Amino acid sequence: MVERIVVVGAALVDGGRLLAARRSAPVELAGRWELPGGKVEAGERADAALVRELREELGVDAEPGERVPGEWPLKAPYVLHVWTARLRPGSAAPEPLEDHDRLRWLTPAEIWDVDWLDQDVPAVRATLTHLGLTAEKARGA
Ligand SMILES: Nc1nc2c([nH]c(=O)n2[C@H]2C[C@H](O)[C@@H](COP(=O)(O)OP(=O)(O)OP(=O)(O)O)O2)c(=O)[nH]1
Repeated sequence: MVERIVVVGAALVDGGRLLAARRSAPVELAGRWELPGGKVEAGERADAALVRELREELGVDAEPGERVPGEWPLKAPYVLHVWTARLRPGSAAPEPLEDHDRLRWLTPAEIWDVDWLDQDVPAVRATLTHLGLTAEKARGA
């Protein structure tokens, strides 16, 4: 059986905006944007991994929501799952503490202004649909 490791990415939403994070490492991913998150450890629940990764990487206290339907292949053996998340009341504001050098809260109209990792594009698209965040909606259409 081929080993398969789930990476959980957070669709962290606040006020109708989605948080995007620019990777600072490794060199082949640096400068590209992703959903913050990381690998689910053996025996760990995906939602617990999400909360742990957001605390480590961004210094926030996040509440997981639901999984966005779908699964996106990354470099083998990794696959990306996306979960929605919110900041809990009293959480610190996110900061790029590790793995990232820049964060942006994107409105629906700004989503494609950043250079997402190629493999994240279909996941981001599905996430926007799931959240009902579309550029058309942002324009009030
Ligand atoms: N977190 C995250 N990783 C992604 C995304 N897209 C994508 O290709 N990846 C890749 C980058 C890494 O090769 C892998 C996840 O690694 P990571 O560095 O974020 O995970 P981690 O914190 O658990 O890593 P580690 O340093 O503990 O090994 O998945 C994404 O949207 N979010």
